Amino acid sequence: RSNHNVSQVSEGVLSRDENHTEDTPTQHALSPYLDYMAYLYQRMDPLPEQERFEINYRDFLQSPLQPLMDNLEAQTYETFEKDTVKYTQYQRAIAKALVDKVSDDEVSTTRTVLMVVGAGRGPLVRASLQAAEETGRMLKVYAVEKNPNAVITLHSLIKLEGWESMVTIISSDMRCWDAPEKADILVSELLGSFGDNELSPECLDGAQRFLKPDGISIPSSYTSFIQPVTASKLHNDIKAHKDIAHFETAYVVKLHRVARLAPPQEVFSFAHPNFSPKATNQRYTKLQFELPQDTGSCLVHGFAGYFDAVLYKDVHLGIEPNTCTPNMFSWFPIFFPLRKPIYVPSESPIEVHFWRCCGATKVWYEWALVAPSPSPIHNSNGR
Ligand SMILES: C[S@@+](CC[C@H](N)C(=O)[O-])C[C@H]1O[C@@H](n2cnc3c(N)ncnc32)[C@H](O)[C@@H]1O
Repeated sequence: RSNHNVSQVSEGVLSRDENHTEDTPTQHALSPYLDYMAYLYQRMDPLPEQERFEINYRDFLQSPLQPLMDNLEAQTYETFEKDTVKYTQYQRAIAKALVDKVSDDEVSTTRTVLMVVGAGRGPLVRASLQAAEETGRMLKVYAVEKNPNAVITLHSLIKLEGWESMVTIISSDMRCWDAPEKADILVSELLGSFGDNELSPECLDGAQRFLKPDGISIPSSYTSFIQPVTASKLHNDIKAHKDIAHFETAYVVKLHRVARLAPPQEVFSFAHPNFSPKATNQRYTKLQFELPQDTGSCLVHGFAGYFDAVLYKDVHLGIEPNTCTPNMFSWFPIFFPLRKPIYVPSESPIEVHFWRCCGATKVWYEWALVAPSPSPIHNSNGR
């Protein structure tokens, strides 16, 4: 903030004054206003650490991670691991599940089998062991991870911490691991900014084979949300690519210069485990947004997306603006753009349709506006 030397700017204004001489600068008529703005600016509280970290990401479009298809880099894990709030929520959820699974009378005779699927470099293994210690429950942990680089770090961690007798590392994709026994608790964090967009449903469908029929999944459910937004900066950045493809994909972005036009609404929900033989991960939702009367007419450039996850019972975690977990920075919102900005006359509802489509080898979203005027279906057939 000390770099913002406002008085220099005011001198620049003065130098254009006809009466100005080097020795006796005169005050510009607006100078007191400028000084007062500088005074207010200098008295502002410093930005909290989280906002200082996020400032460079404001309105910066990023491709969502695809941790199933790609192996994450060490630096990405390192960033995850700094988000202590996320792991505290997991630890609270695991502690509650352990207490529900093993009564106080059974603590010395019962060992709970807990599997962390998608263990990364081990922070959820640590949270699980801490929950066990906190509740006095005995734990046997399997840490399943398909990224060979993360598995190497995981081995070092287990050795360093002396957890060898409690933790078994499995270097495998959870969807094809042949587990030697069934789990009481399945812990995962495969969530994207839109909940299911990193394919948590598909991975957990593959993993629930080795969860006991009365077993607990943490998270137990998650829901995505969207709301219409005016976001001309994001629209122009996408348009600069001069192709349709960039308008037919979603972006992770720290939303800043956007106007949120209506409260977020639920899009898709998933619950785990789901042993129903008819279960499908395809989804379709139609939503209507009523804009507040004082909004007047506006342009819609797309939809901001969020998620909320129930980890266990009343312990949740998420980024949906009305219920978001404070001080958690692992996820920025997602943005689904519209090819053309849509003009919304005052008091006209916005109707949008969203699909989650599943093919043999891929999962994709399609979206289309129906009212106040129709748009093409975006990302038709996941092209
Ligand atoms: C979002 S990261 C979370 C890592 C770690 N649990 C944490 O909180 O830092 C998801 C992890 O799941 C792993 N993963 C994704 N799909 C998987 C699969 N089908 N089988 C095993 N691991 C998987 C990824 O490689 C990644 O390490």
